[in-house]
Amino acid sequence: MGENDVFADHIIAELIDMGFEFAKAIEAIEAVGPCLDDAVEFILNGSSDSKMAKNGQVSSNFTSFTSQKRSLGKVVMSSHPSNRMEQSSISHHISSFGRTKRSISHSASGTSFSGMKKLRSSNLNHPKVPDVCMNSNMELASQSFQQDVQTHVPPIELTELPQENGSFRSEQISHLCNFESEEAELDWEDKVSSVLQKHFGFSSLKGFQKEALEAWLAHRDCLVLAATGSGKSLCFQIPALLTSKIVIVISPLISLMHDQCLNLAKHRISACFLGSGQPDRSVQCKAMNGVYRIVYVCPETILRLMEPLKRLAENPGIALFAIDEVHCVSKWGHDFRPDYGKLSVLRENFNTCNLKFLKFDIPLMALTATATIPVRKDIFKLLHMSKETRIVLTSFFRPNLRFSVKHSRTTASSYEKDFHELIKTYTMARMSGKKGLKHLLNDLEDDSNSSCKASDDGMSDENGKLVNGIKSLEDDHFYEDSDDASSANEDSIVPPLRQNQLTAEYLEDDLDLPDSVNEFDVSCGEFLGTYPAESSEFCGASEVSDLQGFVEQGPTIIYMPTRKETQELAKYLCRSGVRAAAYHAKMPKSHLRRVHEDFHQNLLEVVVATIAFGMGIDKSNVRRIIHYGWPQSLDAYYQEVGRAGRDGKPSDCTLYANLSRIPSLLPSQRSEEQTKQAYKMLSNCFRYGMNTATCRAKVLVKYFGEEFSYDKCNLCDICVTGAPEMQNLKEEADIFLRVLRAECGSSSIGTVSHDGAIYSGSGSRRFIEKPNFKMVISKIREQFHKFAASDRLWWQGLARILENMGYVREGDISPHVSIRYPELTDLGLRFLHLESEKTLYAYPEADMLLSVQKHKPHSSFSEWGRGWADPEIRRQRLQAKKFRTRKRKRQSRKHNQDLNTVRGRLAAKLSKYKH
Ligand SMILES: Nc1ncnc2c1ncn2[C@@H]1O[C@H](COP(=O)(O)OP(=O)(O)OP(=O)(O)O)[C@@H](O)[C@H]1O
Ligand SMILES: [Mg+2]
Repeated sequence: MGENDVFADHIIAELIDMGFEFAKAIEAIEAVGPCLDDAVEFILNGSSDSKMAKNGQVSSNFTSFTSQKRSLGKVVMSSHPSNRMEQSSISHHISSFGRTKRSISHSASGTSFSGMKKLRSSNLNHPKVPDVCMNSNMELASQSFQQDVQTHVPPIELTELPQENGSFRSEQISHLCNFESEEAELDWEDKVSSVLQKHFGFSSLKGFQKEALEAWLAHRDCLVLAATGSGKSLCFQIPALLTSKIVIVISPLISLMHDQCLNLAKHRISACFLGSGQPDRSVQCKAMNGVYRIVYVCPETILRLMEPLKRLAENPGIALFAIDEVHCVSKWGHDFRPDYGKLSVLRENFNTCNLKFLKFDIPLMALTATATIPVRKDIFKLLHMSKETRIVLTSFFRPNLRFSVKHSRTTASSYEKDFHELIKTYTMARMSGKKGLKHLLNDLEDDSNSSCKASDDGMSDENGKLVNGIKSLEDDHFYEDSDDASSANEDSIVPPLRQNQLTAEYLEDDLDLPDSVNEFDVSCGEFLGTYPAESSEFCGASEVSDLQGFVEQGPTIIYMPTRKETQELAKYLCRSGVRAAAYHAKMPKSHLRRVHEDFHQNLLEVVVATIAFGMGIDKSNVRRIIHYGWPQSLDAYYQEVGRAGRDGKPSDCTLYANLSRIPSLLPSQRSEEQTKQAYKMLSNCFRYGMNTATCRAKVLVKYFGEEFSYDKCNLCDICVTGAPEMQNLKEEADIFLRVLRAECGSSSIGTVSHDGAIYSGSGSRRFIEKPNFKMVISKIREQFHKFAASDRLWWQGLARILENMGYVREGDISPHVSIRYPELTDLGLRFLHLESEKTLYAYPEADMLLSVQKHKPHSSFSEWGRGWADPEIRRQRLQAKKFRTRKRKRQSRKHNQDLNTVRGRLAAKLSKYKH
């Protein structure tokens, strides 16, 4: 069979899949050749007796599109009559869809559901599976939460479904979905299996995906809380393939929508995205007429599309509203987007009361990997989710991620030390020659085989057919960073680096704040199920994995706090021979699209980004996530590290942070309440970095309310190197608490006001100087000779330990990352009074260890350090330093010059003799 025949067969299959008759498909292919678009157009325009026309199903809106190129015509296969009719149940829709298809096409051959079918028949006589599946480890939805959300029956289910191959609770499904007959049910099961195999190449759904689908089948709202990379997208993508209805996905970032559309294109699923700004009306119009199976919309846009969406809900129907990255709804989340807060309009508008033609409220499916309990409460409240909302919850634990924290000044001066290994990894891989490259090519082939099944069966279009903003990428070029690029790659076996634009124009030192969806200049794009082949240019070799322990070669994302730093580091890496590019919201849009695409196609080794690059991005082989500087929250951190190891292979997540500095909040517009929350989040992050004794994965999942079911992850730096030795800190704790008591007494004395003063509790408003942390340490140094030169960093760690034990607390009403105004608690007082309390063993925190490493655990930044606070001393020291540096340079220049002359060489020889 020739290549063309295979291709034609696939086009025919695609046409049948779209609902066209076999004979029509053949006729069209014979007439226009194996081109899907032309064939669709031929059937729709060139033939008077098309299935659609015969059934009288052409909506007036749709007719206007039939002449437009690339209309998939999916809408025409809707079984709805054109006049108003009641929306059928989803299961009816699926079963009729399945039957139509089977009669004209091959029958679905899903094998993974055979076990499920067996289970179904055995389950039929069993009592109904309880609706509430609460795992003891998962009591994260506190009692109050349950009461808040679910005052009526049935209660919220908290379900942990870690098993991959579990079966559906079929009897429940049949009950929920009112399947007409066993046959209809089989249709549904077959259909899921077939769709999964055909479009994604997966053999089975994950447990939580099945749970989410069950909820959708039962027309119930659903909140899916599952780890990053677990496959949440499939929960809302499958419904689009099971019915002829459309799935609307609300997504916060255009880069994310773009990423998802590209992935869907790989899987031959038509999709489009509609951003804010001035969208391309033709894509929007087509989307609102049901041309794409999945429509991604940013929250701003959906608010103005209410009326078209209502029409879409009527015909061909909306299967589901999916709200991805739903933590953006909550102002307690790390990525709050005000427009997400207005999405309650979905529940308010798309229900049976409002839209008479609906038989069921259109289900909402809200999904996130990073929602703490307060955030979940907010999601329910703000989206007006139904009281019968089902919660599908999986563990947040990512067992293949290896977390570690390293101390670094995180400035340009530390690049060499910190990125030396990374640079070696990539450059040595390239040096190691073609063997390594070949190895990687094989890896890439495997990767594209598994993820892009289309290429297996000849359906992939090598040239790609991405349109609008996507194809125009071809016209954009990276800027060559002149000297650096060429010199770095002279000897390299790979083509010259394409470097990021590094002009002064973009070197402002500002931040990317998560309040914009417009980091791409395209406002919308359509993806008709084709995708360009991945490049094999990614240079590197898996042999290099030896250098790094077990972590394989693969791309890296480095997160930097500021835009300027992303460019500095990208430039440094490029100079060192690494294929790196910077990514932040203020870079030229063409550059951003290019970086995004090149990263996906393995043309880039490292992307140095701000938070603008991250959320939801799905690239399977990212092997390293490096945070260079404190993240602003553990939520953001977990979201960003979630880009690593999505193929399940071990991957490194390293946080480089200056452990001797208390991190500060990056500037942003925040209300007072939000500032408090932001400090709290930053403080949690700081504590994560300071922790030296508890498994890092455990800390992280606990943060999201999950009881870690394992003792430890056995991968993180703490699990591998072990906790430091415990120390008896009784003496120091005693001193600290005593000085504190002497300074202001216990908390019963009074309260700290905004201005930092303490007013006595007697009501006399007696002013007492507020004892701040620094003051306490000075007193200790003054009063206890032994601690005269003690290090503030060390005491800072101790204060945190005492705070964790409940002996001190923050006495200021303003929030702080580290305790600033320590206040003695009753527990602390009791500790002081208890003579019998002979020991206080604790693990020293990271800052305490750092201070010990510097050999001045009790020596402070001391007198020398204190000198820096004095501007005059600082000026003198800087001047002296400058002088020393200049002198060194002069000497070395002189020395070099000398050796270039006869006189110089003689002088050098003479000086040797002299010595
Ligand atoms: N049933 C499945 N079997 C095998 N792989 C799957 C399955 N479902 C999804 N995947 C794969 O998991 C990867 C991650 O999926 P997805 O992007 O949906 O994750 P996510 O949960 O949305 O993560 P994030 O929270 O980071 O957005 C995808 O590459 C997808 O191909
Ligand atoms: Mg996702």
